[in-house]
Amino acid sequence: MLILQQLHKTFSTPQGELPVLNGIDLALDQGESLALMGESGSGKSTLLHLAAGLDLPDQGRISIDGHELSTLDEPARARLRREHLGLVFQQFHLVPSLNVIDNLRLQARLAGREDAEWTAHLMARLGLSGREAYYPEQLSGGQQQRLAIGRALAARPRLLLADEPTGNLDEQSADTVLALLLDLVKETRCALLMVTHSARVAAPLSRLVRLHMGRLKDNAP
Ligand SMILES: Nc1ncnc2c1ncn2[C@@H]1O[C@H](COP(=O)(O)OP(=O)(O)OP(=O)(O)O)[C@@H](O)[C@H]1O
Repeated sequence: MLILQQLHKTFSTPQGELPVLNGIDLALDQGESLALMGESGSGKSTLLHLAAGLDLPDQGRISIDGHELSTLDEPARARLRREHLGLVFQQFHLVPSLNVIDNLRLQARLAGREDAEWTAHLMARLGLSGREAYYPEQLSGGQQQRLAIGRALAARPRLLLADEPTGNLDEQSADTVLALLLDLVKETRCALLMVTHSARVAAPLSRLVRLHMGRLKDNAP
């Protein structure tokens, strides 16, 4: 599903070259859920951005569902993201001018994969039925993140990439949102790669890896 081979990434900063990833190898299978942990600044978001094709590695190979990212130009990478990937971030990134149902449908529409029955099912699973005409600002933080998760899964992607999806929520909302995310991932059988600082959030996932000094170490959860 997701294969990373010997990824290297160095940023140029005013202070000089900053090597962040130094030979990352990772394989994630269909239906697998992986927590990516590591100290602040260790490169977790950088790795997630590379896996999403939002940034390019200096060296190495990234393959998503059999598509080799290095062979694709930016429009083709954007198409791959729309059709195969769901993305969830700490900041919900909902479209403020679109109501709940249009936010939910957005990615599926862009992917040309709108499905009214699945959308209605998602609305119910997200606990947002009846709030179709609300705007994001009229929702709580937990509801907004549930909507962002629903939007990411509306086109039934094969891989969900999540960067601290509960990082902006209080503990109770975080638990509800995490449980929902994991249930939906199981239901859709997509693979999950989730960045988190929290061992509690990582615990229910099937695997845990830690990023340290630019390399990944496998860990029992
Ligand atoms: N575009 C960029 N240009 C220069 N340096 C960058 C860039 N993006 C990230 N970095 C640096 O790379 C390092 C890794 O950043 P990254 O955001 O991937 O870490 P992280 O593990 O996700 O951190 P956190 O847990 O705090 O979110 C940091 O030192 C950061 O300052």
